[in-house]
Amino acid sequence: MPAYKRILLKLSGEALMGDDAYGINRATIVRMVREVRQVTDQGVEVAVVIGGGNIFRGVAGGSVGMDRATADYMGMLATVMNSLALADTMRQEGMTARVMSAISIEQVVEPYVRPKALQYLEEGKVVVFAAGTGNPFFTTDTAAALRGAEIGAELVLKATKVDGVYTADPAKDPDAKRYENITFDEAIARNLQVMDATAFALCRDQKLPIKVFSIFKPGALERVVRGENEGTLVHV
Ligand SMILES: Nc1ncnc2c1ncn2[C@@H]1O[C@H](COP(=O)(O)OP(=O)(O)O)[C@@H](O)[C@H]1O
Ligand SMILES: O=c1ccn([C@@H]2O[C@H](COP(=O)(O)OP(=O)(O)O)[C@@H](O)[C@H]2O)c(=O)[nH]1
Repeated sequence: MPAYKRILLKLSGEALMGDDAYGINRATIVRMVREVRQVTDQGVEVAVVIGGGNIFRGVAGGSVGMDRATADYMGMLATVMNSLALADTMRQEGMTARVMSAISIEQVVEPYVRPKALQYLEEGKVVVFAAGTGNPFFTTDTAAALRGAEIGAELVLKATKVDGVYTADPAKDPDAKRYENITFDEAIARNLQVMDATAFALCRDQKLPIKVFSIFKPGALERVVRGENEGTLVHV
């Protein structure tokens, strides 16, 4: 039995590359979609925010010398491409998905309208929120926190490259230890970089818990949705 009725799933853009150097790896996106299907099949309402780091990141090397806001708009457009790919893969896997964009790009995807998003969720459709928050200087993690709060999700799930929140970046520090639980205040005070402080602060204020878990671990998403012990819970 699922422990949640409605969730907001943040999928790492960077993880979409799989073993490729950039872009969208076909096998990887299909695998991610099948994991999502396991939970929608159980009647859980799922909204998704996907990143864009596999194509463009406002703060990365490709944007050196660029105006930050312009680079960030490119990053947001990258999330639109990932959202379209994700929704199309869902269609191929027999699911119904709708993409809604935070920036207006109407010939490509419909605009984000909150009541419409709620309606789609109630109808059992997966809603993919594209273009992050629609504002530069933010991240898709913050978009996940924002949309999660707006749609009344019970949990934000951050599916990322590591299997939880660690005392330090496990990619750089082999001695880093994983937390099973951590409060928002502690995550912010320790400046843990797994999510940005804006996302943590927004979820803290809305009392919206976050679960950080590995996108590469088969079945992890389903276990999180069942309320089983998986990844790290960040809570008030
Ligand atoms: N304290 C920490 N605990 C876990 N991961 C951390 C921590 N500090 C930094 N990281 C790094 O943060 C990364 C996840 O954040 P991010 O790059 O935003 O990923 P995503 O592509 O999922 O948005 C992890 O891959 C990890 O290397
Ligand atoms: O509200 C937002 C969301 C995203 N971005 C831009 O889009 C890029 C891609 O998103 P993100 O880095 O969060 O993706 P991920 O880490 O999941 O690959 C960011 O670096 C920003 O440049 C932005 O400007 N505002």
